[in-house]
Amino acid sequence: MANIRYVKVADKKEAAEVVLERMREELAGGLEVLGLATGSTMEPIYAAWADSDLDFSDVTSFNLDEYVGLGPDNPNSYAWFMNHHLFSRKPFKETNIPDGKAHNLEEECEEYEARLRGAGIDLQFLGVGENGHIAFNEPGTPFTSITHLTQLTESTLGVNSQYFEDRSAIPETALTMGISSILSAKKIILIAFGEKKRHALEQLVKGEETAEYPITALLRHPDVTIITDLDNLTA
Ligand SMILES: N[C@@H]1[C@@H](O)[C@H](O)[C@@H](COP(=O)(O)O)O[C@@H]1O
Repeated sequence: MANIRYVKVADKKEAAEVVLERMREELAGGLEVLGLATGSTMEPIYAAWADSDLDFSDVTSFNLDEYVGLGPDNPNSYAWFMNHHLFSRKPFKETNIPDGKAHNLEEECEEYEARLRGAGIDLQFLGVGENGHIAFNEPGTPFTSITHLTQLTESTLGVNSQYFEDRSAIPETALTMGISSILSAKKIILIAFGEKKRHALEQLVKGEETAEYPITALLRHPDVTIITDLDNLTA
């Protein structure tokens, strides 16, 4: 898999250092459009950026996804997450997150896709779900999918509900970039920590594309870096 480079790190701290250096190079190389992810995986990464001298004031960002019905004032929204962990501490030229409170969600998806395609993402960050989802592209999502409204699976609702007051408070639908939207980025960095992510990463190592594991769509992309603390990943 010549297109995929694995970078093994000791821990989250080393991952944050590796990513910080990579961002420094990308910015020096003229990066203009950055694709951003949410989730606990990204917290140490954004903390390191926020504490650094990196300058994002000429950068436009696009986030992967948002829960339907949650706005930036809700601490469980991804808009709140981004403001809290990064945007309030590092000014960007422009930030984009799908609007989970849009009146017309289909129109919002179409407009979001048009905006991100028009801008062209230079580098996209990704996490991965335990079931192999990327953004909120759940198992079975076609690799040709663009930004769309999606129904979250029981597995994702179970894992992500830990951040909500109770299981009934988590929205069951979300807006997400599609797999094709993600693959349109020139470069991709996926970060995964901990044994819970081993099964998902091993699907990638197997080298076979299957819609059952959306992460395997990355096999189609020419420039992917995986940063992980997992070793001995077996096919
Ligand atoms: N929609 C997000 C994904 O984009 C993210 O990759 C995943 C992993 O989250 P964590 O980093 O907390 O493990 O969580 C959510 O489902």
